[in-house]
This record gives sequence, structure tokens and C-alpha cells, in this order.
Amino acid sequence: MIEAHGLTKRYGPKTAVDSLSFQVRPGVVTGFLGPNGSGKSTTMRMILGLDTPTSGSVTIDGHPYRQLPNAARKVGALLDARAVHGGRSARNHLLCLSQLAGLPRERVDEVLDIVGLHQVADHRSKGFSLGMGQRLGIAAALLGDPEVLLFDEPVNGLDPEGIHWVRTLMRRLAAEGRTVLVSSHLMSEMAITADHLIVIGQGRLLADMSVRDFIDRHSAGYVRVRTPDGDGPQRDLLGRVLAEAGAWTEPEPDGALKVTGATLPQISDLAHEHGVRLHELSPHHASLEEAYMRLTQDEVEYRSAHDHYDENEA
Ligand SMILES: Nc1ncnc2c1ncn2[C@@H]1O[C@H](COP(=O)(O)OP(=O)(O)OP(=O)(O)O)[C@@H](O)[C@H]1O
Repeated sequence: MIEAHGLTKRYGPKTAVDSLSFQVRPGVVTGFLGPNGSGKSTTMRMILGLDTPTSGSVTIDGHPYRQLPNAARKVGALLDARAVHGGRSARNHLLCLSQLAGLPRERVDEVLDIVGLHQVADHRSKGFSLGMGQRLGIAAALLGDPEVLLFDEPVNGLDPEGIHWVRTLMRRLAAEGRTVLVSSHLMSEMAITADHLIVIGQGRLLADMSVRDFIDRHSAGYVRVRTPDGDGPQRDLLGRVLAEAGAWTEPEPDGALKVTGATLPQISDLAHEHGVRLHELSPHHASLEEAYMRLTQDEVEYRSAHDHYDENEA
């Protein structure tokens, strides 16, 4: 289990990670989700002892990474798949890593099999496609047969077949009882891959819940309602009475109104009471992607405003 308590990282005036507290449990895939620059990589680097927190702490099974007995067998990570030494063959690269970590040589062939690189194991990794490089990075993460695995954007740049392969592998590793933390900036990908979500924006925790709960809570529906006169007085009247009833309306390009905060029967009754005829009254569900955008949007906006402020200050 990975546990963070008030984890904070500042780079000069920039707070990259801001008082994060969360737990990553074994047996499930935990998706670590946030827009670009929200602090995912910095958090992962702190989990792996590659960066020191400004304050707070993060531990793996109760120990900071650097104090873990036999860390190479306990934790595996894919941070930057492009960081492979291109002059070596895939096999030699993995042999070097296994030697450095004191792991048995035989494990190299096992992981080459797992990631499907056996046939090209003696080719220089310089000629590898992005997908093959990603597989090699994952092979390196699996060398120590670790209980805890961290993958930073593992599907970046992969084709659909590669994405499917990574997704299946993550789920298999979790099913074996391992702790699997995988970062992404794509909600659609995490909704399929992960069981649990930790969502951050501007370094701060925005959501920590199961994917199912996230869908239930955040993909709130809306109702589309259209009057015969498009954006005429009938629609304006309906918009006013809906607002008075506490609903929130937004005009659609085709003259319809997008209504949230009122049920289909409530809208129908209000229209009837005020003599407004309706040509459309239809329920809709916001996509998960929209929900995620809404959740993180404020943080992105906050950042732009903040950066602008900093520039003025300087
Ligand atoms: N060494 C550093 N020095 C200064 N600022 C940094 C450093 N590392 C990260 N940052 C800043 O901290 C913030 C978080 O960066 P981080 O790379 O952790 O985000 P991320 O969520 O992983 O983004 P991405 O999806 O783009 O990789 C960014 O604003 C980044 O510019």
C-alpha cells in the first residue's frame, strides 16, 4: 500500500504538489488522473524517492522508498519510456538493470516474454518504435517481480493494440494482488482501465473514489428542452420560470435550452403552468470526459490567472 500524508512539493514559488493525502491499495488498478502539469509525475517521483517532499510524507508499506528493505524487488516503475540507452540491445539493457539491482539473470527472459519483445531482444533499442520502447520500459518495471507498480502515462503514443495490451496487463497485475498506480491525463482511458481514481488539479486532490462512484456523482444528467419559437419569447419565459424554480439553463446553438437542476416532470409541469408549448423534452447524460473537464477546469483556470498574476508581480 502507498500512503501519502500532506505531501507537498514546491519549486521556488511554484507549488507543484499541494498537501496531497491518499492511499493506493493492493488488488486494484488506481488511476492517477489530472491535466498536464497538475503534479502527477512529481508525486510519482516523490513516491520513488527521486524527489524530496518540501513537507508531508509518502510511504510504501510504511517505509519511505529510500528506507525500504530490498526496494528493487518491492517496487517497479515506468517513469519515462524514452530514457532507455539506445545503443544497447533490449536484452543487454535489462541484464544491466538486473545486475545493478541484484536480480537473477533468468528474470530477463521471463519479462521479455511477458512484454512480447523476445523476437527483437537482441536488436538495439535505438531502432524501437514508441510502442516497443514502452514495452521495454514496462519489462524493466517488472524485473523484480514487484508487489507495487507505478506507471507514468504508460499508453502515451501507443496504437489501439498497444493500449489494449497495457490495459490488460495492468488489470492482470492488480488481479494478482499487486498495488498498481497508473497516471494519465485521459479520463476515457482511466474509466476503462482503473477501478479507483485519484484526481488532482494544480497539485491538489479533487476526487478520491471508485470509478463507479465517480460516474454516479459526476456524470450528472441534463435535459434538453425546445419551444416552437426557437430563441423567441416562449423560450425566454420558460428560461425565466426555470431560473425562478432554481434550475440552471444554458442556450444551445439550435435555440433549445440545456437545463440542469430540474427533473423532466418538473420542467414539463412548469411549462404547462405558464402556457409554454414544448417541441422537445429529452433527457441526456454528460459523458465522463465532460465531468472530468468540469472538475478540473477551475483548477486550470486558477492556474492561468495565477501565472498571469505572478508575471505582473515579477
Ligand atoms: N524540477 C522542476 N522545477 C520547477 N518546476 C517543476 C519541476 N518539475 C515540475 N515542475 C512544475 O510542477 C508542475 C507539475 O509538474 P508535473 O510534471 O508533476 O505534472 P504532471 O501532472 O506530471 O504533468 P504532465 O502530464 O504534463 O507530465 C508543473 O507546473 C511543472 O512545470
